[in-house]
Amino acid sequence: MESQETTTKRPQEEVNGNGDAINDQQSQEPASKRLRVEEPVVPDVAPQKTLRQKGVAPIKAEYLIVAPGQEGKVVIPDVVDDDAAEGRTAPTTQEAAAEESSGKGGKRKKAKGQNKERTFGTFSDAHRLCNSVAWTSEFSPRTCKFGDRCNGLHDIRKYLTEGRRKDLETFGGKCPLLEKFGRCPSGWRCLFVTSHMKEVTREDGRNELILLDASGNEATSSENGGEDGDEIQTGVVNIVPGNIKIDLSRKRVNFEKSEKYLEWLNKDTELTRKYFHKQKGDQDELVDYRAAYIEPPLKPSEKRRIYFGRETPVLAPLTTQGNLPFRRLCVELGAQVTYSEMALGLPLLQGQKADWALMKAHESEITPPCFDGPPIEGYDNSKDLKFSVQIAANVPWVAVKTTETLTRFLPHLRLIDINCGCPIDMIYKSGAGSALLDAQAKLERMIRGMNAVSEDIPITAKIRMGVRDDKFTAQKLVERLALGGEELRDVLGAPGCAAVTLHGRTRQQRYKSAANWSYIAETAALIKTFSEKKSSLADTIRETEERTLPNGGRMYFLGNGDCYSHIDYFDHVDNAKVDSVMIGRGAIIKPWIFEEIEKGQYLDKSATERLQYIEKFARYGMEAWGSDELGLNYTRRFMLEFLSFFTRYVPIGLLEHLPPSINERPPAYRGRDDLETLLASKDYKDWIKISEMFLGPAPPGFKFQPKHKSNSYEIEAEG
Ligand SMILES: Cc1cc2nc3c(=O)[nH]c(=O)nc-3n(C[C@H](O)[C@H](O)[C@H](O)COP(=O)(O)O)c2cc1C
Repeated sequence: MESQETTTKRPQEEVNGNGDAINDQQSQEPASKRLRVEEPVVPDVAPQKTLRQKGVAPIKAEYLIVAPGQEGKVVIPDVVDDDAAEGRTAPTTQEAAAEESSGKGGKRKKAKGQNKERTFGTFSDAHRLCNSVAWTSEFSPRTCKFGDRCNGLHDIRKYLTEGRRKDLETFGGKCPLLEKFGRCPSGWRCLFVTSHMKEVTREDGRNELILLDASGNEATSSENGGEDGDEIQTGVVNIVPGNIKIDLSRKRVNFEKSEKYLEWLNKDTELTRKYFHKQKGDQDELVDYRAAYIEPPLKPSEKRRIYFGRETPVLAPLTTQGNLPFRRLCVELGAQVTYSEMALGLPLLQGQKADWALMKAHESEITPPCFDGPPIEGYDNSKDLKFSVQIAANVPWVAVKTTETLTRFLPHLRLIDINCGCPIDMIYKSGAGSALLDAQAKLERMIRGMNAVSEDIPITAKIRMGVRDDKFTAQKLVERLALGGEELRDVLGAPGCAAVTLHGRTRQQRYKSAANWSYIAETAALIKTFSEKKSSLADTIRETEERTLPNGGRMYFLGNGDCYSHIDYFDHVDNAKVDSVMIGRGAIIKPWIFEEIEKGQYLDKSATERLQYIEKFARYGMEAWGSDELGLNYTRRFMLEFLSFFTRYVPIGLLEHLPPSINERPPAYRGRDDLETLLASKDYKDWIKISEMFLGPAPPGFKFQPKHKSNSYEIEAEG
């Protein structure tokens, strides 16, 4: 079944006329229905004779920038290192969130993880304003917890003149959060505070500075926000209260279910070892495992049914890039399923704020995904939601306990996905991520255990083709995930994996060559054969409990890798026969890929439209992280990470041939206007300029270095 071929056949190439022609192919029917058989659209423009060169984006001659003396040559640009981009590096959204919820501007955590040297400078106020006065009128501070020992400023006037930089002029000087929420959660620290404050004269003749709400009335301090940064996030769900994180950190949370299950699992693992992996010298009599087998103390509860189909394009889990504001933008543009950034199990169990912050979702992510199909027995679309979380764990106890904790404390989860693809050394060497591809029996135990404690939340896995380029192991693994290990399947039944996503690359391969869609297609075909195996097994399984199997026993299968247009998407659904496609880098480079899929057509977005997405990111970033110095510069930092991919987009109107490919790099080119040229810049200083259009001047000392610096194959990646 294994194949070394690199791709399924790409759809026929089109000669590209202009974007308008492409945009005009409107239809009333949803693309998911309309495009069952994809006919490439050939605009009626005479083809131009330019040969397509492998790896090079075919830019129309009139947009190429040709250096003197280089006429007729195509200069191939540097390789972009996506492996480095994918690396879990500090600082991440986790760090941002940790600082934010620590009352803003408190002690900064030491950089952890890879790429520690990537610093961004510091950007807190010159003088820290004490939380006791941060959201109150001048004369009504709250009691300061630290009393005389407090080293924060308590004098609002002094803070406004000396403690911080002056207000921003972007957004017309009006606070975007006030406009959105009717009040500003950042209080006096807001960098647009002059738009929601005034000085009033009290009856006793004293002048007091007060904060205002959107109607111009005095905002009460409870309206304004609180000391726990979490409280102030409007439109955000899955906020876990501080006291629970403290209980976790002090080991005061009981994991009754997990412990019962793990006790059984240890005994069962020992039993399995004895009877199935008998070592030389083992004296025990070989008794039938079946005879010795004891039922686990917990049976999985009935799972909420999920659905993946051609109308549900999926946004991949993306460390750093897949932050809440970005996911929100993608949902707005048509992403039907979203994943949190990968969170590590152990820090979640230790109550670490940074990892719990990754579990937050925007309210738009808890709406049901699209569902066009005929009714599916047991699937209730109105109870379904878009947001899923992804965890990494290296041993069953971490996976099981993490699942129990998430199930207990997070009210809005579509499913819990276990990362079995992360290739970064730190994760791999600990036995998590892609190391699980070579520890399949352990992974099966993890998934069974997770299922036992996850109540109605389905469990899924994201895998790669294998660890090494010369040994693809994914097909063996999907069989195990669908039916259970061969030796146990007739006793235990299926492990209950509700869906598998296969990234068509190996750990060793990283992003060096194209994703292997032939292998993905073969795997999809293989999975189809499992249902027959299942029904023949049904007679032999001790207790066939359909009830306990997710989706009535159906395991959904998603393909992943290099999807860059609706053409790729529908090609994979129709020809590789995957249920849906997960999109990673394609969504960061052009988040409107989801809109293209929905409409079933190319969308030649103008530079102005693309800039509007950046503006939205600025607004969503401030809503998530605040409009104060810290929040603004987190927004800037993640905007720059976003821009490091976004500027890789080559407008399709500039291309000689379609479909565009994510693996093609453009030679130097100019855009159709100055803004388009700016949005194609590879220079991070230009990205900072773009950020300044919305977030004002970057603070002195602000630094940014993209993770995927050209040619730096420091190769650290996560999926
Ligand atoms: C910046 C970046 C961060 C990623 N983070 C994760 C992650 O946290 N978890 C995961 O399973 N995969 C992660 N991946 C892998 C993607 O989910 C996806 O599998 C991979 O990029 C291939 O899809 P694509 O070709 O559409 O980008 C990451 C990839 C990138 C580029």
